[in-house]
Amino acid sequence: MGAGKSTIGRLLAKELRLLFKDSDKEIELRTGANIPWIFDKEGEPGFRDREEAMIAELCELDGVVVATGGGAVMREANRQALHAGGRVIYLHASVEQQVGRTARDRNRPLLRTANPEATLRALLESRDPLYREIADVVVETDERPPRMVVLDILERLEKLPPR
Ligand SMILES: Nc1ncnc2c1ncn2[C@@H]1O[C@H](COP(=O)(O)OP(=O)(O)OP(=O)(O)O)[C@@H](O)[C@H]1O
Ligand SMILES: O=C(O)C1=C[C@@H](O)[C@@H](O)[C@H](O)C1
Ligand SMILES: [Mg+2]
Repeated sequence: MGAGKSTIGRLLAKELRLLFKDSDKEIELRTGANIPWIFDKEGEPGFRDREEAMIAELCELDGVVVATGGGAVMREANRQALHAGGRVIYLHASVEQQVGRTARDRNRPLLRTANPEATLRALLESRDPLYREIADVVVETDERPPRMVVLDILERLEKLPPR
């Protein structure tokens, strides 16, 4: 959360002249409900089922940059769909930066805890190895504006061997 998937995904798609799809946003459009509401009504498992179905659908598209939600990597089906469907970019951010970037946003139900920093730290610990497992490129986002992160991604993508 707050690593910049939605922000950087959109900029990257523009640079590559590709379509951009954000799985969180697509779920909201499809259901007509926002993510906190879905968490309230269906619990996290309900949201995760919707997310898995959405990611499978988005990974079928050609010529698209997909931004996932931060927890998508926890499901094996999502890891497989993302890895098989295209290049995977892991945007890394330190917990300190994540705290700053998510502080003013009320749209992340998992951060409605007494100590969001501890929550982010625990989530990063469990997710980081999984992100690294499927990533073709790992990009640092700390202390770098989104445009610089995008340039880095473009350079790194060019250097990857063809699939
Ligand atoms: N490299 C960056 N430097 C500074 N601020 C950034 C950077 N990337 C994103 N931000 C800011 O951090 C906030 C969170 O970014 P964003 O919503 O893109 O994260 P996300 O990874 O999509 O989060 P989530 O997992 O919750 O969907 C936004 O206000 C965005 O403008
Ligand atoms: O990190 C997470 O688990 C989440 C991140 C957001 O993108 C949303 O998908 C939702 O708030 C859950
Ligand atoms: Mg996002």
